[in-house]
Amino acid sequence: MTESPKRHGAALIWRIVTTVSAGRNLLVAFAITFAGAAEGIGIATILPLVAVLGDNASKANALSRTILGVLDKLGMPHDPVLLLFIIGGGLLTKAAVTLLALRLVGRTVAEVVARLRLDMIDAVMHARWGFYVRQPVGRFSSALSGEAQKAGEAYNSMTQMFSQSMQALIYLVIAAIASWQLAVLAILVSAVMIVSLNRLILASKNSARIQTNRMRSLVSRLTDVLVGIKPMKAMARQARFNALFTEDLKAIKKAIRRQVFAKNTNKALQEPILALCLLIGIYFALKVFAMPVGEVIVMGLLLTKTVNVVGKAQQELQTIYANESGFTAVYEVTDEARAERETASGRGAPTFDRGFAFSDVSFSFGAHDILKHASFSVNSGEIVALTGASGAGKTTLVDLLLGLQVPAHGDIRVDGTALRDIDLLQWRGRTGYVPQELMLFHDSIFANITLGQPEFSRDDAARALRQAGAWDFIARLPDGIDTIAGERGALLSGGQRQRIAVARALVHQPKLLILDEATSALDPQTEQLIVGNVCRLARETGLTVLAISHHPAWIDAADRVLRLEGGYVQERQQETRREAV
Ligand SMILES: Nc1ncnc2c1ncn2[C@@H]1O[C@H](COP(=O)(O)OP(=O)(O)OP(=O)(O)O)[C@@H](O)[C@H]1O
Repeated sequence: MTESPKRHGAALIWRIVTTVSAGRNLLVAFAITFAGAAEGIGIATILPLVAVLGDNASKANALSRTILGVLDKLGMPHDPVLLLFIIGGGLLTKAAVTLLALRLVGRTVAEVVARLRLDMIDAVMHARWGFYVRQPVGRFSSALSGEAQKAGEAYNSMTQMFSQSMQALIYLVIAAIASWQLAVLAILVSAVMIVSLNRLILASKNSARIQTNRMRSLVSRLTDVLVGIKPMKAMARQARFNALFTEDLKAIKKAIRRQVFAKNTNKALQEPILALCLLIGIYFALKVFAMPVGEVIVMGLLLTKTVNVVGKAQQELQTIYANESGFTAVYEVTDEARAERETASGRGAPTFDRGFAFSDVSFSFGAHDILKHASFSVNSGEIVALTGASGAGKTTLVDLLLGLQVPAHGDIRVDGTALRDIDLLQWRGRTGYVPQELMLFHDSIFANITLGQPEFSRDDAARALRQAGAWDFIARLPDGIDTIAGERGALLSGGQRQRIAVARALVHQPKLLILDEATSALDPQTEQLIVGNVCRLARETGLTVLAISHHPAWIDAADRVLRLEGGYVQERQQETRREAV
C-alpha cells in the first residue's frame, strides 16, 4: 500500500484553513478581530467612567488618561452618559459583528466539510483498481460520514480560538496601558492555567484517536459482515464477529468516558485557578500597592476577562485536538487514493474495428506468474471462449485488457494501438463487462441497468433485457422494470441477477462483451437461451464476445476456444474443445 505522507498538527490545520479561499478566511478573521476590538473599547471605557464619577486615583491611570484624551481630541465632553454609551455601544457592536461572523463561519464550516467529502470521493473514484482491492470498504464510509464532519468542527473551533486569542491580545494591550503589573499578572495567570491543564488536552487527543481508530475498525467490520451475512447466519458463525464488535465498543466507551472527563475537567478547573490568582492579585493590589478600590475592581475585571478568553481558547484547542484524528483519517484516505490515481491514459480513440492482441505479455502478482510472454489475438466480431483452471489468471487477463492492471512486459494492442496510447475511459466505454461476482444495487431494475445515466431510456433498458433473455420474467413482475432489486439484488434469484447484469453490460451497445462466468448460475436451458441471444446479437451487430466459461453452451457456440494454462494462452482446435472444458 502506498503510504500517505503523514502530516500532523499545524500542517493539517493549515490544510483545513486553506480549503476555503484566502478572502473568506480574511473576512472571518476581520469580523472576529473587529468584534473583539469593539468589546475591548467598551470594557476599557469603564475605567474613565469610574474616574469621571469622582475617583481621582482612577483619573491618574494611564488608560483613563488615554481614553479621556481621545475624547478631548474629538471635542467631546467627559460626560458619564457619553461614556456609558461608548461602553454599551462597544458591547452591542461586538454582539452584532459576532453574529455576522458566526453566520460566515457556519457557511465556511459547511463548505470545508463539503469540499473535503468531494475531494475524497473524487480521489477514491479515480484510483487504480489495485487500490480498492487492498481496502476494507468501510474505511471509506467512516471517513466520509463522521470523520469529514470533524474537519468542519475543527474549522469552527479554529475560528473560535482565533477569536479568543485576538480578544486576549486586545485585553492584554488595554491591561498594559492601564498598568504593566496587571499585564504581567494576566500573562502569568494565563501561563499557569495553560501549563497546568495541558495534560487534559493531550488526554483528549489520545481518547479521540482511539475512538476514531476503533470506530473505523467497527464500521469496516460491520460493512464486511453485512455484505456476507447470509452464510454466517446460515452456519451460525457470527459469534466471533460479535466478540470483535463488543471489544471495539468497549474501547470506544472507555475513550468517550475519558474524553468527556478531560473536557469537563479542563472547563471546571479553569475557574478555581483564575479565582485563586485573582484573590492573590487583589490582596497584593489592596495591601501591598495600596491601590484604590475602584481601580482594583476595573483591573480585576480586565484580568478576569483576559484569563477567561485564554481559557476558552484552550478549550477550543482541546476540541481541535479531539477532532484531529478524524480529519487526519479523511486526509489519509484522500492522499492515498490520489497517490494511486489512474495515470493519464493516451488519446487514441479505439473504434474496435479490428480487434485486440496480446504480444509477449508477462504479468505476475509478486512471485506468482499469471502470464509468461503470452501472445494471442482476438478479431473484431469473433465469439471467443476462454477456459483455464481456477486461479489460472483468466480474470486477471481481462483486467489487463481493460487497463485495470498493467503488464510488466509486452504489449496489449487494440486496433493495433498500444493500450498505453489509448484513452482508457473511451476504451472501457466500448466494453460491456459482467464480472464473476456481480453486484446489484438496492434500486430499481431500470436503475440497475442504466446505472442512473440519463442518456438511457426505458426502451434501451427493455432492449438490453430482451437481449439478455430477462424480459419474460421482468414483464411478469408486478412493478416490471421498476421492481426494486433489494440489497445487493437479494430479492431476485441468482439467475435473474445474472441476466440483469448481462442487460447492464449491453444497454450501451458495446463493441466488446466480456462475460466472466456470467451465465454459470443459470440452468442449462436458460444459459443456452442467453448464449443463443448473445451470439445472434454478435452475428447481427458485429459484437465481439469474450466469454470466460467452462460450460458446453459457450464452448460449442464459440468461434474459437482459448485456454490459459501455466501463464500461456493456447488455441484449442474444434475437435479438442471438449477436452478443454
Ligand atoms: N489483486 C491481487 N493480488 C494478488 N494476487 C491476486 C490478485 N488478484 C488475483 N490474484 C491471484 O492471481 C491468481 C489468478 O486469479 P484470477 O482471478 O485471475 O484467476 P481465474 O483464472 O479467474 O480464477 P477463477 O476461475 O477461479 O475465477 C489467483 O491465484 C489469485 O489468488
